[in-house]
Amino acid sequence: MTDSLVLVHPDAGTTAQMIAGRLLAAVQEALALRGTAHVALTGGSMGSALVTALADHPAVSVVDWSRVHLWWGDERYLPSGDVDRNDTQNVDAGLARLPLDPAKVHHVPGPDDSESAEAAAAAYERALRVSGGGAWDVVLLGVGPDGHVASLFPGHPAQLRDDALAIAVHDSPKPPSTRVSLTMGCLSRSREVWFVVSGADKAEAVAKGVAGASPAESSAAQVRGLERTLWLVDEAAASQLT
Ligand SMILES: O=C(O)[C@H](O)[C@@H](O)[C@H](O)[C@H](O)COP(=O)(O)O
Repeated sequence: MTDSLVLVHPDAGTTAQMIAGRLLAAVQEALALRGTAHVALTGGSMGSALVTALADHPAVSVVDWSRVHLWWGDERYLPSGDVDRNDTQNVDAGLARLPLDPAKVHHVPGPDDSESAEAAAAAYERALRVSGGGAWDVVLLGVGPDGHVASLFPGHPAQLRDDALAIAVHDSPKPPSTRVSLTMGCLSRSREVWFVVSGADKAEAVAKGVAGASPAESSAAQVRGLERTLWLVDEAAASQLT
């Protein structure tokens, strides 16, 4: 397991801009080395802020976006296009401005396109296996105040599952209650894991995550990148780090 590195930025805006620059560089490098790149995006406030910063970045066109596969670490099980879906929020935040290959933007099916969250998770897992997802270059993870990442909540039965790449999550403490998530094991099969967090309400979750708290206290603390684990945070979110 790799150690975590914490990089602190003055505020949420500069955090998003620095993540965007770092992501451009990571994707450019993955394309040069392997010809393709697999990135798992995140929902939540920072998830969309960094997508906006990416689309606005002066060097955004350096990357050949047609070779980049985009996935989501988790999705709220809602119909496609629903404004509360993570992908809809990311698309509206700026993904729509990137010259992506639609066949390489891998949405989790919603109830309009699958019989159940289990069926959606199975379809997502099939897409992962067919397209080489699951061998991530970068997994981006927002962190909830309760320490959850993706839709893996501390103490929830789905939290530590490693028997699949993608699973249905029911009774989520954060609405909506039904979700589809990559498993802890799948998230951890990434060269790099970046926790992207801002705000004072996340300070305790950041401190516990960085300190390696138990599963009962933190899902974030259970995920590590194979080569690198970064906490990209603002000063408010870093305020309880010792
Ligand atoms: O459905 C969601 O909202 C995401 O899957 C979730 O994992 C999110 O990334 C964190 O809860 C942080 O979200 P905020 O940055 O909005 O607090």
